[in-house]
Amino acid sequence: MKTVFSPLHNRRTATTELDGGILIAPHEKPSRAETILGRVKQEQLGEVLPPREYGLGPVLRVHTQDYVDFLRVSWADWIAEGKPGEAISAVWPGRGMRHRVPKDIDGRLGYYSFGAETSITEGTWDAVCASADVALTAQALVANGESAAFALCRPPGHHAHADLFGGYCFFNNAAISAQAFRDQGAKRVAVLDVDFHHGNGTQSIFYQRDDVMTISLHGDPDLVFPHFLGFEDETGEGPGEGFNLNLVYPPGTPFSVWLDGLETACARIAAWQPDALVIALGVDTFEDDPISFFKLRSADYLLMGERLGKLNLPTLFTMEGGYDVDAIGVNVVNVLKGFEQAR
Ligand SMILES: NCCCNCCCCCS
Ligand SMILES: [Mg+2]
Ligand SMILES: [Zn+2]
Repeated sequence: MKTVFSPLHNRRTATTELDGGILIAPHEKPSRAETILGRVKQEQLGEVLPPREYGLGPVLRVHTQDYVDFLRVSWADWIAEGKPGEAISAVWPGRGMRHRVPKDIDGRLGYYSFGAETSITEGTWDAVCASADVALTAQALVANGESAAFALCRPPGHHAHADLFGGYCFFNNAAISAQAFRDQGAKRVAVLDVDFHHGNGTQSIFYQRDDVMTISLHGDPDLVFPHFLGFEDETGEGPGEGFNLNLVYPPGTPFSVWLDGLETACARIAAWQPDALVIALGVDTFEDDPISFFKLRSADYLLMGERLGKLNLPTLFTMEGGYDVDAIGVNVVNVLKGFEQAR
C-alpha cells in the first residue's frame, strides 16, 4: 500500500493545549507523524510519496470561503493585536447570542471554533493545507486504480465542521476526500470513523445528504469530547435520514465488544454498496491512550484491518487521532497490514 506524507506537517508546532485549567504540551505533536512514517518504512508497507498541490478548490467543496479566509489570516491578525501567546479562543456564541462574525480576532476565533484545546500558531495554515494535499493525493491514487492508499495526515481533520475548527482539526481531510471521490464520479461514498472520538465534523458536513454515508464508533459523548454530538439518535436529516450511524461505547470497552460495532458498520456499508470507502483512522482506541477509555490492544488492529479489507472496496485511509506515541506506529501499520492480508 502506498503512503502519502509531507514534512510540512512540522509547520504545525503548537506548544500549548488548554487542559485541566493549564497549558500543557499538546497531545497532537509532530512525533506522532514521524513515528508512523518510521514504522511504515520499517515494515516496508510500500512506497512513500510526497503530496501534489491541489490548492483550495477541493477544500472549498467542503469548507466555507469565510472560514478558509479566516484560517489563512488568523495568525497574522492575532499577532497584529500584540497577543503574547498562541491563538486560543476564550469566548463563543453561546445560547441566545448572535451567530454573526465579529471584526475582532478574539470574536472570530470563537465564532469559527468549538473548543479551546486547539491553538493556532505561525505555521498552522501551511501544515493544514499540506495535510489536505496529502489526503487528496492519496485519494487520487485510489480513484486512479490503487485498491487502497494511506494519507498520513497531520494535523487530523475529522472534528472540523464546514466552518469550525477544534479537536486538533482544521480542514476535514476525510470529508474533502469523500467529496473528491464524488466530484470524480463516485455515486456513493462511505466514511467510516474508527477514531476513539465521534467524527462530529464529518457527520455534520454530510448530515443532510444521501450520497455520502457517515458512520462512527466512539466513546460516549456524555463522557468525552466532543460532548455535544455523536449520540445514537443522530441518524441524518432530510434526504440524509438513515445515512448517519453512531455507535457509542462506555469506558473500558474491549476489542470484542468494539468489533461487534465494526461488524454492524460493515454490514451497513456492504448493503449500501458504495463506490469508495474512506476510513478516518484514529488509533486512540488503544488501551494506553492518554485521553481515551477503550481497551484495544496492538494485535487487535490487525483484526480491525482484516475486517475492513474484507469489504473489498477501494479504500482511502486518512490519519486522525492516536496519542500514545510509543505505540502509534505499530497500531496504525497493523491496521494497514491486516487490511492487505485480507485482500
Ligand atoms: N483531557 C483531554 C481533552 C482532549 N480534548 C480534545 C480531544 C481531541 C481528539 C482528537 S482525535
Ligand atoms: Mg470515531
Ligand atoms: Zn480521537
